[in-house]
Amino acid sequence: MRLSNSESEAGQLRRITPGGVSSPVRAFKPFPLVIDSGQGCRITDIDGNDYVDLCMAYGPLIVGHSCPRVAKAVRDQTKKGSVFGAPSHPETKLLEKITSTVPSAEMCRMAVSGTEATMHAVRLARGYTKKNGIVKLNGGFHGAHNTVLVAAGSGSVNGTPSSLGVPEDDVRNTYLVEYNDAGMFESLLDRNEDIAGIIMEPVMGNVGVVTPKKGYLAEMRKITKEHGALLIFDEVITGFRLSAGSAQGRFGVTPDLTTMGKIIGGGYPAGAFMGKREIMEMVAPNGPVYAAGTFAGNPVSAAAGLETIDIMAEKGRYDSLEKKTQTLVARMRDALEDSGVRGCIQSIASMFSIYFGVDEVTNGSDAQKADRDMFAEMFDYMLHHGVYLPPGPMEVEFMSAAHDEEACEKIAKTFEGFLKQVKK
Ligand SMILES: Cc1ncc(COP(=O)(O)O)c(C=O)c1O
Ligand SMILES: NCC(=O)CCC(=O)O
Repeated sequence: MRLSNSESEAGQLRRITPGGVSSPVRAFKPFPLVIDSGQGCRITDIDGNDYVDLCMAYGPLIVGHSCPRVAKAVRDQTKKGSVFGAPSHPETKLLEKITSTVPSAEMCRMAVSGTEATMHAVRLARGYTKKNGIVKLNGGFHGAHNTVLVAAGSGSVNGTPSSLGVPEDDVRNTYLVEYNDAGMFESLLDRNEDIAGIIMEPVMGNVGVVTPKKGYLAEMRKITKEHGALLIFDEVITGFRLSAGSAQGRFGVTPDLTTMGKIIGGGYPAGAFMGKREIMEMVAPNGPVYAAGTFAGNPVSAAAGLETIDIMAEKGRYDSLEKKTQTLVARMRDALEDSGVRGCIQSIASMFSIYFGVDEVTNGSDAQKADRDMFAEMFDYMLHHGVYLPPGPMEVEFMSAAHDEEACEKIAKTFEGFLKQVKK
């Protein structure tokens, strides 16, 4: 496999941008590939190598790269203009779609990224409750803003910043609890009356895929209600992925606020926060909680997001995507078991993740025990055999409506090939 063009461009990039990437998760050794194009479930690098893609840009591309219908919606909108600094028709239609589909969304406000959405939602929760404390999950990721950039650590203790430049004061009111442990959360609320709410991914997606134990989400709903704290579901990954009604629709648990990004922009930058009318009415200009942005509600992103959501709303789309994913995952699990290599594959709907060295991951602490070196070896093997995974072991493998049988066969065969050559 010739990679000389990527190698040389990656070198150029390293000189002009930190690590040669626009986001740290994209860096890997010896150098990241520079991508030229994507079509359906495949991407091509600038040396002309093709890969079956399981990164899928970390989630937005549920209908695949360069989906013709999404591309047309974008072209049609760009002919009319790219941004107006005023309401536009695509934005109205996307807001209508979200508020009529997502159970918690009585009202919704657009933003530009998932990071922005969670930043606004946290501020809104604090503004509405007039309390300061925000609880997050150990291993939960909500983007790169101060309140939520807190190191994963055991115990529901005050967090310490996981990045230089985050003042201690900014995370003094951020608390950590473990996923799938409602008792830990409840005891924190019993001890502390200054908790505005919890922001949590209903299915964890930044420590690999970790699903809720039976009754856990309903329990979190009950506890928050009893203590006057808000339940915020960060559905940046799971929004319009787990079902048309997102994770909350799938599990039948309605939070007070929800954040989204990724799929609602159909591959273009977008974010949104939404929730109960009474809370959302606190947002400026109606109320005293500020949220704004030049590109918020961008009409091109809105047109792409709307088309993507419309495609997935067609009968059978979610079911067939899930079936395809689960068939692949079952085959990969069998291969893992037959190989004698210790590990597990966790999955829901069209998301999965592969852990080595552990048998089950139920929370952020478990995920830390997984074998990262083995994952790196697998990543390298898959890449050199034409399957592109997200480089990090804590990310999600994403399937899309565009993944065809040939692609699934290639993924499974390559994984089996990797397992065969692992030295035991
Ligand atoms: C659950 C979750 N929330 C928030 C974010 C931040 O979104 P964005 O990267 O669009 O800012 C991400 C991903 O990056 C995410 O996975
Ligand atoms: N789970 C982490 C992300 O989705 C981040 C993607 C990026 O920064 O490219």
